[in-house]
Amino acid sequence: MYIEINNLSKSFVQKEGDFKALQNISLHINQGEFISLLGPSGCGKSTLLNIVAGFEKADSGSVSIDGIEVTAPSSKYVTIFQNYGLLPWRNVIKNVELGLETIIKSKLERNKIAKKYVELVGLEEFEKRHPHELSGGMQQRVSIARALAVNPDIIYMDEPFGALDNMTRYKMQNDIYRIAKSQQKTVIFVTHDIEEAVYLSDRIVIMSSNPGEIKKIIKVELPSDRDRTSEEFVDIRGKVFEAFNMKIDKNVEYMI
Ligand SMILES: Nc1ncnc2c1ncn2[C@@H]1O[C@H](COP(=O)(O)OP(=O)(O)OP(=O)(O)O)[C@@H](O)[C@H]1O
Repeated sequence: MYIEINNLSKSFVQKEGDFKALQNISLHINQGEFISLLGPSGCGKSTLLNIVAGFEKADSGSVSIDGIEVTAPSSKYVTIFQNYGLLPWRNVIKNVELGLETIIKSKLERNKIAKKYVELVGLEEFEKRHPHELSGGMQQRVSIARALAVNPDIIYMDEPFGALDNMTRYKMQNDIYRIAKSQQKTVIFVTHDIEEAVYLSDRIVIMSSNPGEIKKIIKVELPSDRDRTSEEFVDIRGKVFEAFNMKIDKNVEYMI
């Protein structure tokens, strides 16, 4: 097993007393798997991701990756934050080169790698632009290119598309799905969007809150060319709704 999360618990001290953000979370993830953490606000999705990424410490339990216990963030795994974190004074290429500066000495080599990833996210025509000259979706693509350029084994994403409009969001979901699968990345993706989780995931981990626990794990056995309007897709979406005890009428026309 690649990522092993064993019996994690975490409480926070709040005004009203101790708050159990996570309770007995165990989850085993295979290499190359796309896992979504799905659940209502406050169920501990970000806390879990932050512990797995090494940004936060659990009260009890453990996380190991490839047999090695996680005690701090590692440059092998990259987090793409929701805010794009681009440097405004750098153009697209220079932003993508950022993470490479500590690991690759040759300027030429850095530039070559950055160009490859800018192309991968479809921004080759915009490589000389600065962040303020780009749309939100384009900025997010730059931050994805920057994260991928260092060739991480695992990608952690915490609601990366939350701020985007629907159409841009769909486009970004297509992009990240294609990239993750073609490069066999292991991804842990936090979202509260049911459809997004179905579209992207191999498995959806459904969490409930207070205390934050794993309620159910749903396997998404859909082909790699996923169609949001297909019967199979709608079926799995229905299963997820069911897990949240929300009914859905399968015959409702699908609209955007
Ligand atoms: N540093 C902290 N101090 C106190 N309480 C915290 C802290 N961090 C998180 N919490 C609490 O722990 C719970 C889980 O928070 P978390 O951010 O992990 O939830 P989430 O599922 O990611 O929510 P959202 O979808 O709104 O981002 C929340 O009730 C939150 O208020």
